[in-house]
Amino acid sequence: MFDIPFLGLPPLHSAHGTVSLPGSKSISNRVLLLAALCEGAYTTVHDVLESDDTDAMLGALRQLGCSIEAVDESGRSLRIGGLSRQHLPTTASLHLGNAGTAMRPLTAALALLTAPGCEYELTGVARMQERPIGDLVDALRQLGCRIDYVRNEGYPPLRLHAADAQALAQNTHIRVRGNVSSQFLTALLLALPLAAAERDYVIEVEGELISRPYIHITLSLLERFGIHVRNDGWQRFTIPAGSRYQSPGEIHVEADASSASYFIALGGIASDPTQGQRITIEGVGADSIQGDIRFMEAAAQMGVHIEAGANWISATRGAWPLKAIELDCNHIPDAAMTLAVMALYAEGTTRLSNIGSWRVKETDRIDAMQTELRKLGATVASGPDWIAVTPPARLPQWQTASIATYDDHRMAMCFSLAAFNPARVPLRIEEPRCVGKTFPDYFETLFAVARAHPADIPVICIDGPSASGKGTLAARVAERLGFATLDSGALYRIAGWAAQHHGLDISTANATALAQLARTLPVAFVQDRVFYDGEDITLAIRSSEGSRNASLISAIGPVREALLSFQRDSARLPGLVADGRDMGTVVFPQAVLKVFLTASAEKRAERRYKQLISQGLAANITTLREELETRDARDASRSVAPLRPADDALMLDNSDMDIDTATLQVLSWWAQKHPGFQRDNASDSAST
Ligand SMILES: O=C(O)C1=C[C@@H](OP(=O)(O)O)[C@@H](O)[C@H](O)C1
Ligand SMILES: C=C(OP(=O)(O)O)C(=O)O
Repeated sequence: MFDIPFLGLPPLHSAHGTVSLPGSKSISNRVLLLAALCEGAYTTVHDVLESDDTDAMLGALRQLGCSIEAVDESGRSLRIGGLSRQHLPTTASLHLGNAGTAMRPLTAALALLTAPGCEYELTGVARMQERPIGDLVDALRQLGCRIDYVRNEGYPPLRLHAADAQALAQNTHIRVRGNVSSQFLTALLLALPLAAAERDYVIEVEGELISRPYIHITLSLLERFGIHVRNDGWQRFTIPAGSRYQSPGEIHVEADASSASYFIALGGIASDPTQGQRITIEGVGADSIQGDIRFMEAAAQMGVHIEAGANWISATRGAWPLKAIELDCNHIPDAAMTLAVMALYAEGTTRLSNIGSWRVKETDRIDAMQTELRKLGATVASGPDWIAVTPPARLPQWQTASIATYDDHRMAMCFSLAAFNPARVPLRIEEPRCVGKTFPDYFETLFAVARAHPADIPVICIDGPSASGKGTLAARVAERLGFATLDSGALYRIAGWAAQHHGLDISTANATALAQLARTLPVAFVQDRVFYDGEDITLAIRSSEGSRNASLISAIGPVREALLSFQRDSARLPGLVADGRDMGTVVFPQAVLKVFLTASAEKRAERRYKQLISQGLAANITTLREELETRDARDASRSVAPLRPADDALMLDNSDMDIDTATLQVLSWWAQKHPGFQRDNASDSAST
């Protein structure tokens, strides 16, 4: 997950490959709760989503005394023990983040489960406290449930007390409004089987029922747990007397159909079938119980070529540009946001209607979408429950933009699709961590299938002498930008170690054999460890001998040539920070930012000394300083790729600078290379 202030997206040009998507949020949270409501039984849930929303549900269930165990190391199969009514805690304060699928169903279930003398408080993030829940509370009060608003009437936080048992036995017919959120009806349907042992309960929907396919998910899953609800025209639902939760034993969660929408759109925008390209999505398909699967129809209407099997979908470009559409999106409220961004690639105006619920979700999505699409140069109009999007008329009208995400995962995910814009302007997605709500590895998944022209992948080079701190600085800068790192020095150390390992003398006489060895290094980088043919050589290559061998082998031209393509291939989305001695001069001469990092020999010897000691290796500071000076002289005077700053490198002497200051300096130089964004990195960096 990219937990950074912003993520830069360079222009992307194509996408193809296969993605396997995480589990459905709507199914995961329903199934977790249903499993918890199966008193005295265990349910194993496979492929459960791991995200902020499911963490909210799991955290609450644990607080209520539910036993939850990972079945294997993947962590995606959980064994849930049903809650025991007798052993619920007397009090609990449940923090449910911004998960509607936790807040609403748990409110209803606990309103019925709270025993006399017990009290539970349910709350969430600031935005959750602005998301309405009054219609659900009103419906539960009709049953005799006792619920207080802690702060504002109609909104969480809520305080729940034991229901009036007599009223609950008598008031078996209730009404709920369906036009603000279908989650209120879902919550009642999931909770009422707890009361329906002896009598029918009837829920009547008042007015329009929005987001109806989500009720279909609820009813399908209730069936799996032994509850057969009678559905009369989606207006009246009867939970029959004698209903009792029964665990199915095991249950699988499908991949998330709303998450699939980004990759269906991606195929339609960026996979060229004439080049044999397509995006294939695994884990969800035509047989899905999720309503958002019908996004396929909307995307096809816009011209995306889609094929689907029971459990897979594939998408490629069909019509291009896409076709503008007018669509009532009430049935696909979440995936409809993806259509609004696809509209940027359509000819004409796309109008999405009947999406009033957007205004009470993670943010006011109609306003947010309008503001951010306009930043890119689109013409956008909107009303209480609709939005109309017309793309920039001509290439020069596309604007580079820093997209605010309003702590809304879907804003971050759907706007990433704008990086394929024909004007090839880069974008920035602010606070990309918000995708954690339902798809923590969204950007990693996108980058695994999206391609940029190599010249568009941003590279920052940090060159400098031994022990100048370039590795640490590169790692810090990379962490802040979400970039990959290339420690080119390590490659020479590995090659030097390999030469010794294979009994090859490190001299020009062996240049051909050494280059051949360097070309086929069986090396693997696993977190911060280095493995050679399965052997952990992390410490060995960092020893003084390792440094000496690295310096010797790096002076051999054919070895440098052999390692060149390995280094260039390390450039990957969303960018790379490469440190070494010739990153800016030889390997990435086109890099956007080149930094030449120096520090006095004294300071460097001191740092190397501390590093070795902390790794438990023997060291002598005077010898280290002499070695560094000898190495500097050899590196600077060697005939191939001598150590020197690139002509366009910025000099940074960090002798008397701490790592935070050096990092901020590099980030601020980076920001200066990207004018046009409304926020700058330096202030972002300083603020966190
Ligand atoms: O029941 C569910 O799982 C959901 C219902 C929908 O909400 P509304 O019914 O509020 O539209 C949807 O937007 C949400 O992401 C998940
Ligand atoms: C509206 C959404 O979430 P929630 O389940 O919190 O309502 C969503 O995921 O788009």
